Amino acid sequence: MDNSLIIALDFANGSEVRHFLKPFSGRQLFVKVGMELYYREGPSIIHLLKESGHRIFLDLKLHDIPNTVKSAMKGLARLDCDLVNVHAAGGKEMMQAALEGLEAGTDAGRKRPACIAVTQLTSTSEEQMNNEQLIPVSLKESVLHYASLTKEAGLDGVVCSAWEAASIREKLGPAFYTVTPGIRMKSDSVGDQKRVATPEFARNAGVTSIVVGRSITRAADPLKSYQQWLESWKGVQL
Ligand SMILES: O=C(O)c1cc(=O)[nH]c(=O)n1[C@@H]1O[C@H](COP(=O)(O)O)[C@@H](O)[C@H]1O
Repeated sequence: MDNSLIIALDFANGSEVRHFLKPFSGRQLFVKVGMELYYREGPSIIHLLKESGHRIFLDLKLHDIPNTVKSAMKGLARLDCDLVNVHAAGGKEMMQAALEGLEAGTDAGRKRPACIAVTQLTSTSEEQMNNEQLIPVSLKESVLHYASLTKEAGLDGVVCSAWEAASIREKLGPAFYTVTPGIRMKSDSVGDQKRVATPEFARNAGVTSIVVGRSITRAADPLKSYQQWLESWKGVQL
């Protein structure tokens, strides 16, 4: 998990994924399968990626009543992914139920997938949070609150922006994962993200792993782009 660069495979279907992965043949990546791809392809896309030896973050951001989340996680555990997630806004009881489901669905002798919770989406600004969610505190306070709740529930870490990662690390310790999307090179377009940071900033903030989507998946040469991203993220020439 530590220092991973997770590629968000935000593609419409499996054949787009296969096309994207062709130049990466022989490399073992850490990839993220989100709603767009999973809702279209279902478990078969996970099997395909596992066959190639990739590590998988199944990003379905579960958020429902505890009983439903528990049952859903029990089913997802059978896919044997490395990492899954929920929304911390679902509450502590829901997060505990997610873990119970994961444990119940994991075969004896196997390690359950790590489970993290989304605090505030990186596409949310403080102004939106104050005015739309009616949360009258600073964005950092809200993220720290959700991170503490997540740790109390026994989960392994959070999804947050790189801007909050150092405070979370300081408060909850280095073993608690901070997985940060919204990462951009200075020249990249920000798109719908609000709390963006460069890979260098993320590294200096001590984040556990970064998630990078369009900057790599939409690049003219994705393999070259991935290598450049790895160098910036690791801070070394590879
Ligand atoms: O849980 C996530 O992965 C996630 C949480 C969050 O707060 N922000 C966020 O962007 N993501 C995901 O991270 C990826 C970011 O993609 P790019 O903006 O293209 O780099 C997308 O797949 C999002 O679904």
